[in-house]
Amino acid sequence: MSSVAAVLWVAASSPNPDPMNTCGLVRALESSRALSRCQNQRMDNGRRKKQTTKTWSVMSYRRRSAVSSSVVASHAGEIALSSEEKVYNVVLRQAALVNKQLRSASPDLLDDVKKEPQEIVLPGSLGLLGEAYDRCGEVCAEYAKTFYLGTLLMTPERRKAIWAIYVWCRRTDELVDGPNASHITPMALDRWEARLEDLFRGRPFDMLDAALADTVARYPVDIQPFRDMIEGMRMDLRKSRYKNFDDLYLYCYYVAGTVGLMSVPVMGIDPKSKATTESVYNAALALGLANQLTNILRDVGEDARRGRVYLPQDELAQAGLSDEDIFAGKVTDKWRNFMKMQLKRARMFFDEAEKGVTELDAASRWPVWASLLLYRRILDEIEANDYNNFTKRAYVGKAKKIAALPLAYAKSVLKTPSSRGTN
Ligand SMILES: CC(C)=CCC/C(C)=C/CC/C(C)=C/CC/C(C)=C/COP(=O)(O)OP(=O)(O)O
Repeated sequence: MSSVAAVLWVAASSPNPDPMNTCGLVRALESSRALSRCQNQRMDNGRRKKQTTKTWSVMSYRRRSAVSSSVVASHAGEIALSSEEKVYNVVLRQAALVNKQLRSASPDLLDDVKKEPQEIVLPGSLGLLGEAYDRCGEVCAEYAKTFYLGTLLMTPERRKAIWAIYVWCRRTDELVDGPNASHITPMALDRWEARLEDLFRGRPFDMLDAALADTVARYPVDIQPFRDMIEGMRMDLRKSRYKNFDDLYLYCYYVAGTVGLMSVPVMGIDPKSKATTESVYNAALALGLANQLTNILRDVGEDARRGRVYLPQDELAQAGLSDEDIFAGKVTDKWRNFMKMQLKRARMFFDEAEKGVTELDAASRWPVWASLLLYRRILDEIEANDYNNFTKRAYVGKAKKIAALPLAYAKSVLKTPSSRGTN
């Protein structure tokens, strides 16, 4: 998914102003959590309640400030939500769906199917559903080898479901990035969305859709992240500049954060986890955002050659840079300093994601750790290239990739929910 992007809150009153407002990134996570606290109080899941108290004893003052700073009143007097708050509402929707299922499932079901399969009208015979899943596996093996190998560690049910989600995301991305991308219109995306709505109602259009229809009937997967990914494709069609980080945050959520939200219902949360459901979903969101930001930082030159600049315009201006500097592609000290701040922010999202990997079902932890460590390394490679992301593509070599696997395995075994208490 090539076009498929808030962690340390710096209080407004900070005596050391951050040149980049140390990260709308930071503000985003904090404000999200403040929002979640209000909503948590209305929910009754025991696991979540326990966690909430603990988390909130640490930074409630900052969280309160974060919320008030990210809610903006429009001219009409309406309250305009920041991107992170809009996105957090989706996190809460998804977490609520999972909690609803958890309450209705018996403990021995927790590790398996969580939703009564609805009746699905197949565009072929029932036997074809198995073939459809196999085809999803083949597509996954062909286009995302490492990821595919990771899915082999999961239970057969979960892995099939992950393949079906992957294939839908890939097909969605191909609409704007594939061979027919130049012919794609907003209307075609509307039709794709209508198909999505149909498959969630148990009326798939083709067999690959049928595999996903079966998956979303079995697992507590919310439709909103899927709709939002299509919205990300619409955004890519109409926009090639992002005025600030809030703007970019929304784009990164649409095209990558959504993938995190779609995946966790299938990957599962460790039954021993004491973390709140939404904190795990928040971490999954953070991993999608971190991956997308990394993607953007790696591909600055390539995107510029397509006339695209994903970097926040206001941050470029603050660093004394402009689109022209990016098109010229010269690594200057201004550029290095700018990049240092961007890398710092992407790493903060990875840090946030790491807290959640520990809470995942045991079989899902290793592949997620592996992909997290490998993608995070791309940031180190950008540094190793002396920030030349104009003409050099930062990439993690085979040896380093292989070396990351045992490290990922060690993390997945040693960092377990019971080994770390609450997060
Ligand atoms: C952390 C927790 C709790 C769960 C994990 C939840 C997951 C699986 C999150 C990952 C989300 C994800 C994979 C987003 C896609 C992001 C992205 C930028 C993909 C880039 O794909 P390609 O463009 O194919 O990559 P390359 O260009 O590097 O080949």
